Amino acid sequence: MANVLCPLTIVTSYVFRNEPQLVSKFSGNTHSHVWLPCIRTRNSARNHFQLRSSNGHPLNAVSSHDGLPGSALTTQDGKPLPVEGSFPLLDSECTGSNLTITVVGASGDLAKKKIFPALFALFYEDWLPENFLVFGFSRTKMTDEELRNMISKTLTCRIDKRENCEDKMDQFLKRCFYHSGQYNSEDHFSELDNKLKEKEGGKLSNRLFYLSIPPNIFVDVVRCASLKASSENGWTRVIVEKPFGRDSESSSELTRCLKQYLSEDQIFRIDHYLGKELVENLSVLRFSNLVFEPLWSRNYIRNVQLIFSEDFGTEGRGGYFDNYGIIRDIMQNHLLQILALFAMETPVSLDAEDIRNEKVKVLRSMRPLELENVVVGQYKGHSKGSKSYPAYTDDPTVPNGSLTPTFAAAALFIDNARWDGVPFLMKAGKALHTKRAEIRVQFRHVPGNLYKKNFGTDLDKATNELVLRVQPDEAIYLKINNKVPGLGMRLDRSDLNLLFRARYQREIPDAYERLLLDAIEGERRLFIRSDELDAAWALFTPLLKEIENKKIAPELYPYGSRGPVGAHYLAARHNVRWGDVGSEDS
Ligand SMILES: NC(=O)C1=CN([C@@H]2O[C@H](COP(=O)(O)OP(=O)(O)OC[C@H]3O[C@@H](n4cnc5c(N)ncnc54)[C@H](OP(=O)(O)O)[C@@H]3O)[C@@H](O)[C@H]2O)C=CC1
Ligand SMILES: O=C1O[C@H](COP(=O)(O)O)[C@@H](O)[C@H](O)[C@H]1O
Repeated sequence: MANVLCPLTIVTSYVFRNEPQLVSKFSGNTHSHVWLPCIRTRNSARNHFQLRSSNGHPLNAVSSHDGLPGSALTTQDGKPLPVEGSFPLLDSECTGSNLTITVVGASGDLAKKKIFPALFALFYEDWLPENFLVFGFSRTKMTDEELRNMISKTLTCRIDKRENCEDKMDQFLKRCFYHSGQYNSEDHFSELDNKLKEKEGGKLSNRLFYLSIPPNIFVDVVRCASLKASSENGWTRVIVEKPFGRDSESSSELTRCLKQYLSEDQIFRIDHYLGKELVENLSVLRFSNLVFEPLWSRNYIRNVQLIFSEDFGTEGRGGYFDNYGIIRDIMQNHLLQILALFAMETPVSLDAEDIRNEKVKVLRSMRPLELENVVVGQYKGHSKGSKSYPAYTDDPTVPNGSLTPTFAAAALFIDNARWDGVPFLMKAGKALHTKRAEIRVQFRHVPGNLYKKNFGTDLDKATNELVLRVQPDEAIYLKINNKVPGLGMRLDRSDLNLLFRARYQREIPDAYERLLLDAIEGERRLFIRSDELDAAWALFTPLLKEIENKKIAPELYPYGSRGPVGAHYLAARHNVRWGDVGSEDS
């Protein structure tokens, strides 16, 4: 890929790959120019300059005032926060280039629900470069106008920034175009390429393809796009949606096929849970607060729980889901990624490779899952009053008698010095009583606790528990024992509670916004590297094969319930009580 040079006089620490710039350099009393990579701070596009939210460096303490509309980060007293090592950028000098984002599978559910709205949100917040275009590509016949009409139905403006919403939508939609084609037709991708070139007007053009399509056509699309629609003078990147295979073999094969056309650097394997605010915050909490990191080991932590539940079934997605099941859909990726972030050693830096190196070490220190440490379930039909809820197998796209788990609970272990013997429990299910994702950390008992007698017999209930509620209603809270005010000595459990909506008066961006922006910036930290993926599959593949070969029957649970009781027995065998069960689900 050729580099295009653009002049610039001020340097920051963030680099757009492959785009050198002319930089004025003073050395003694001489003034020369050197070409350096084209650089921008994350917010430099048009929204002043601001800290990158994703990579975090160089990050000083941030005031909650950063939520002020359109403002740069500020200190508590409202003054602009200095950004170490970065300087404002003369952006217009740098952005002669185009960015085109092609959403492949534009007619689909994910594109409509998440990707177009996330792109609009980035545009709305001025995060996208000046010259960006969005193309939809899929087989469905549509005009540009019809695409605009379709996506306009799912665009929303930030509640806290409603002004000019309609104008912004119009401006965004004018940049959206459509091309209909077959996913395996090089000719159709050549046609797309011609349309892209026409819009790009001969300028430096970076191209991002988002594969929002079923996995069986990933490779066709990558082949056609890379051969016929790669950028000729900028970068070409491809975001690949999960699932990345069904097991170790199919995942390796997928990687091998993708790498025939793309380098690892061009592949962005998305796990949208890594883009969620609270998951991002996990490392901040741990590595920038003295009070947590010393406790982060087997010495103080009894168990860790990673819990995902949805209060709806597979409605509409049964065809996809039946081929994968909840273990592949949620555990092998979303929950395992959170676990790796949670358990990793302190990385050398916040750079993508340093973090991903540490995550891989965790995954490679883990024991492959064993059937005896797993419970699987499937939801059955259920009636409540006049309302009835379908069984998983009532879905017309699910084969009769399917044994695919819609629920699973598992105990995992990391055989390293830090986590030896600590059970990491995972629980994921569809059609449960609530929608929730959280990380729960249960601490050990206080040795020789003076207040033992005040707790009654259940000492477990009196241990500290740290909860990171990923969704809904993001929060971090720590359960502590506290004296009930009064003359007696009665203790209760209270929460030290950081409820995000109370503390920060701003809407939390959707995970897809953060991840799209990172892919545009070439920031790979929140994307899955191929060795991480291999290590993740190595843990789950033997179990998945055993479940399928032995045709293990899932334990049935009613739609809308708390899932199979087997999950409690599993936890009890590891001396664990699920933190989300019991007093008000706290
Ligand atoms: N939906 C979601 O919530 C999530 C989805 N994902 C992943 O994102 C990707 C896209 O998901 P989603 O939008 O739900 O998928 P869809 O089933 O809606 O498919 C997207 C588009 O791909 C085309 N398509 C569908 N089936 C086929 C097929 N058999 N052969 C060729 N083309 C087909 C259709 O477009 P056309 O017919 O116009 O060509 C369809 O509009 C998948 O990999 C999915 O696993 C990941 C997380 C969440
Ligand atoms: O990847 C997936 O995630 C969604 C849940 O995502 P969330 O951001 O809404 O929590 C899940 O419904 C889907 O089955 C799965 O493929």
